[in-house]
Amino acid sequence: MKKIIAYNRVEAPVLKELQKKYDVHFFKNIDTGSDPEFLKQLHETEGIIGLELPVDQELLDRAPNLKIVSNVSVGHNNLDIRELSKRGIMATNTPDVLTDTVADTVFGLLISTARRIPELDQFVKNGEWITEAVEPEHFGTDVHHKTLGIIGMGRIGKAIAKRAHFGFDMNILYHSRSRKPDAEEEFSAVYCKLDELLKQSDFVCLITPLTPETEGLIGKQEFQLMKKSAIFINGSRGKTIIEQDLINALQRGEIAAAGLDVFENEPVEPDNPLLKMKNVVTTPHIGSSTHETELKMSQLAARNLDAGLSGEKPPNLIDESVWE
Ligand SMILES: NC(=O)C1=CN([C@@H]2O[C@H](COP(=O)(O)OP(=O)(O)OC[C@H]3O[C@@H](n4cnc5c(N)ncnc54)[C@H](OP(=O)(O)O)[C@@H]3O)[C@@H](O)[C@H]2O)C=CC1
Ligand SMILES: O=CC(=O)O
Repeated sequence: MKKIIAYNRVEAPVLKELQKKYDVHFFKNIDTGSDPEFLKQLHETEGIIGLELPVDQELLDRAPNLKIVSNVSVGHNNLDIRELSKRGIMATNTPDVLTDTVADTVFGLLISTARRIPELDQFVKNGEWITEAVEPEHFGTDVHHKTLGIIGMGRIGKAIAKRAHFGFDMNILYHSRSRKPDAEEEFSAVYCKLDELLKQSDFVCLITPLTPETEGLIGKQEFQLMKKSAIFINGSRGKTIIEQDLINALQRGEIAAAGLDVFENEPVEPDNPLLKMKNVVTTPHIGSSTHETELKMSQLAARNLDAGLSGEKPPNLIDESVWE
């Protein structure tokens, strides 16, 4: 039986299937640089399946038999793709199956932040709702018919645009590396340079991958370009923004509010100032975390792993050149 490592998250029914075919070693919440059992298994493993395992040169040096790393996520900033490909090791991810779920989460954050739903939920539950009509200090801001700027008009960006256009009559601006004629046609989305998008949008939604180019893409200067009434939503990765600059922008009133699913450090530190702000709505990196979608992601990741370990081309190879 081939040995594989399952890391952090593989849904139970999928793990059970994998156990019928492979000698599976499951690890969760360990220090992958020092855990002796992990390092022992790593030396013999042919495949890794899981969530957010940092795969770098050091780990690869300890995994001489590795053939494939199958991420249970679409983002693959945890993988050193160049180094994997250099060594002829395949890497795969799970696009598409999570797109609608992540778009729902991002849109949920957007509405929750604009209409202050978590804050007012606490207001009701704390017994503070004592006059029939709430005061203007508890009013929110409209979502419908406003301008939404999407940075990263990829699969998820387009699913967000679809919701905004058809559900909320929003005007869509977008910024990507390349123009997207399909989004322009279907959602009347308008391509913008980043600065222009930041200046014109009521809601700015960041949904790019984390890459060397997007790391710190949104910082002090970008927050200052946004409207004072702007609401910033981050569904991408914590490091695509400079988090301290977001804290400063919120503290100085340079933007109105933020909805965040991702943080510079995860889990976020309990003393992070963002957690004390009423105008910040947070979720714990749950973009794709529904029972249905997590299962589909695990199933797709298992298909990728199976293909890679049986000499077939995996359906979601990140760097196709490794196959040539
Ligand atoms: N919060 C969560 O739980 C989740 C977060 N995510 C995050 O969302 C990301 C996007 O996923 P998905 O939509 O499937 O990916 P796609 O590859 O389909 O889309 C990514 C988009 O980002 C754009 N982009 C890349 N680099 C830049 C750049 N330097 N400047 C501007 N735009 C850029 C791409 O532009 P172009 O097409 O022109 O190259 C593309 O439009 C994931 O990589 C992950 O980090 C995903 C799932 C869940
Ligand atoms: O953050 C989740 C992902 O799939 O990427």
